[in-house]
Amino acid sequence: MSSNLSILLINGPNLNLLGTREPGIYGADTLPNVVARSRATAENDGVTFADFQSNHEGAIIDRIQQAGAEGVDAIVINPGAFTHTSVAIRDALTGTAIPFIEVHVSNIHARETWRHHSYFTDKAVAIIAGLGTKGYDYAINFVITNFKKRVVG
Ligand SMILES: O=C1C[C@@](O)(C(=O)O)C[C@@H](O)[C@@H]1O
Repeated sequence: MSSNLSILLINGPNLNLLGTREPGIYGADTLPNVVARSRATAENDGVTFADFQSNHEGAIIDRIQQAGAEGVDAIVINPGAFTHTSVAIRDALTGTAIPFIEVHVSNIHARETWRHHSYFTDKAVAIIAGLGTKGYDYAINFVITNFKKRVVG
C-alpha cells in the first residue's frame, strides 16, 4: 500500500477507441492523452496513480479486487457500456468499499433511454457526464483535493 493518496483510473469497453470512435459524441481526445494528463496531475501533487482499460468485465472486476488488496484510496471509473448492464462490477466496487467517481464522456441522460440507467450512480461519490474528456480531469482534481487516505482493515 502506498503512503501517498492513491488513485486508480479505470476505463471499460471501447474507451480505448476514444478519438476515433463516434467523434461527434465522444470528441477527438484519445485515451492515452487522458491517462497522461491524469497521471501528470496526480504525480505533480505527490499522488500515486495507476490506470487500467479493458474490454472484459471479469478483467475489470479482477483489477478492482486487486485495488482493494492494494489499499487504493479512490477509483475514477468510466464503465462504458457496462454502466448499463453490470451488477458484477458494481458489486466489486461496493465489495471493496473503495469510494469512486463515475465519469461519462457523453451525457448519458440526453441519449437513448436505455443509457439513462446506471448500475453505479447510487453508489458513486459523484457522477460527471457530458463534459467530454474534461470530465476525467475534473474527477482526478476533485479526488486530489478532497479525498483522504482510507483506513483499510
Ligand atoms: O461506452 C460508452 C461510453 C459512455 O460511458 C461515455 O463515456 O459517455 C456512455 C456509455 O453509454 C457508452 O456505452
